[in-house]
Amino acid sequence: MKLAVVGTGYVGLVTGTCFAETGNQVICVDIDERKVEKLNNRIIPIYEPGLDVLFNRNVDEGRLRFTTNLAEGIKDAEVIFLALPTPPGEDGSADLKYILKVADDLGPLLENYVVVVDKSTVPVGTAELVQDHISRNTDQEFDVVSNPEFLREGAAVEDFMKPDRVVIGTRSERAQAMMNKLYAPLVRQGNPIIFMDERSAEMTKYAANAFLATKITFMNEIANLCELVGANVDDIRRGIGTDSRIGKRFLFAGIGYGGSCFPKDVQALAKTAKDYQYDFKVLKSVMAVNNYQKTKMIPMIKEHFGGELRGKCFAVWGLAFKPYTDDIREAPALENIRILLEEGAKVTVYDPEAMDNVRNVFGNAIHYAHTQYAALDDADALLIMTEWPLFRTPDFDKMNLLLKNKVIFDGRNVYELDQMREIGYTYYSVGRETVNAVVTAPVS
Ligand SMILES: NC(=O)c1ccc[n+]([C@@H]2O[C@H](COP(=O)([O-])OP(=O)(O)OC[C@H]3O[C@@H](n4cnc5c(N)ncnc54)[C@H](O)[C@@H]3O)[C@@H](O)[C@H]2O)c1
Ligand SMILES: O=c1ccn([C@@H]2O[C@H](COP(=O)(O)OP(=O)(O)O[C@H]3O[C@H](CO)[C@@H](O)[C@H](O)[C@H]3O)[C@@H](O)[C@H]2O)c(=O)[nH]1
Repeated sequence: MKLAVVGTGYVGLVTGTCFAETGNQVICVDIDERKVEKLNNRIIPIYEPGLDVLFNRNVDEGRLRFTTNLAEGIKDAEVIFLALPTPPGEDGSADLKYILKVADDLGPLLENYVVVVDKSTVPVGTAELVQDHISRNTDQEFDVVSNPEFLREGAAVEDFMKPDRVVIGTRSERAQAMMNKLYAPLVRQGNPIIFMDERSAEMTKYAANAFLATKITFMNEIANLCELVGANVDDIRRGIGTDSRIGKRFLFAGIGYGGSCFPKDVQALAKTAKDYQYDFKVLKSVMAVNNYQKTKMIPMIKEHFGGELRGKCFAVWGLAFKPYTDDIREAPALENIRILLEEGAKVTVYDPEAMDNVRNVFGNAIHYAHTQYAALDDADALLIMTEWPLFRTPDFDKMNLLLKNKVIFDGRNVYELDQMREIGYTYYSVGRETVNAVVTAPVS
């Protein structure tokens, strides 16, 4: 089939590349000229494992192309995907200006029947709005379908090529048949295409993200309680995760969820509830707990150093909001670094992928190490903010020579307590006892 994908961010790029991989002719459109120039020169602007191989193959074989010109991009397309940003507006609602601008531009360009697909995460009622905006400028027949995307950054190709399910919101049989044909190579037995109406599809996306954010937040609260009662949240995770009704995944306690989706989507769903005069209490708690959780280690750090951080040096391992991505949007590391700087501390950071993005945020206010070990040189403590595999089995002998004190604040529970006990580290983590705790006298 001939497809157009409008917006070449995370979702657009993965959607375009993966549909080219299944044999479709895909043209991706973006208004960002520099991005399109990079893509035309085979430079992929995001770090996503496995994407480069697919990208290069499909560009080589002529199935994947890029342009800044919407008219050129959508010419002869049978399906047009909108993979545009929906950032939070001032009141927390999803801002639809990018989607509706493209909807307005599309109308005069339509020459044949086409299916316009909302791939972005959009509030209930958006498909109707898009339908309305396009039809203001055309008499051409078209359908608008809601097809929310469930990919995770860092596992995006795998998630797209082998989806747990594909959700399609449409009441048009013609559009349904086209979407069926398009997704047929991707869905396997037991992983169905689920058809529903547009509003339900839009709501399904928010329900999924809000549920997962709630699951994590619930475990974070259990962790906080564990610290008070002297229990171990990792044991509790194993204890409850083996119950198939609960499931093993997304039960990892830590310094909160971040990224470009959970924070914004929980907020947007809460705003939708408010618009309909519904008091969604669970969501309000989830947002409040996550805000607290992100910087919950700061008081521990302050207490450890007798209340004074001025002049102290901290090494930070991990900056991305999670491993296998260079994305730092809403990453807990950023907020923690900001507070440490405000307190007068010095910060040296290391992340395998996200250093350039963080440099754009903090500039010369912090130091950037070339390796995880270089970050430790003369540091008073190590903070772990992202659980990159690289950090799981470090050379502790080497670390001992570099760190000023054997102290780790681990926001992602990367190490076993017994191991830390044995090698003599003072080790703070989330929802578990502090190992080899030292009491430091307050600074007078
Ligand atoms: N990032 C994810 O993991 C993920 C996963 C599932 C769903 N989503 C949702 O998908 C949507 C897109 O997310 P993203 O992370 O890919 O966004 P993004 O911000 O990374 O990329 C959006 C792209 O759209 C382009 N754009 C803006 N206006 C345009 C226009 N008029 N014409 C053409 N291009 C235009 C931008 O230049 C940018 O390249 C959002 O609604 C998001 O919530 C994201
Ligand atoms: O047990 C867990 C699992 C995740 N997280 C945190 O949760 C955040 C989000 O992680 P993840 O869901 O893996 O990343 P995203 O790429 O943001 O993906 C989410 O958001 C996307 C955009 O909507 C959806 O498509 C995906 O299905 C949904 O998982 C990260 O900060 C993780 O550190 C935890 O703290 N504990």
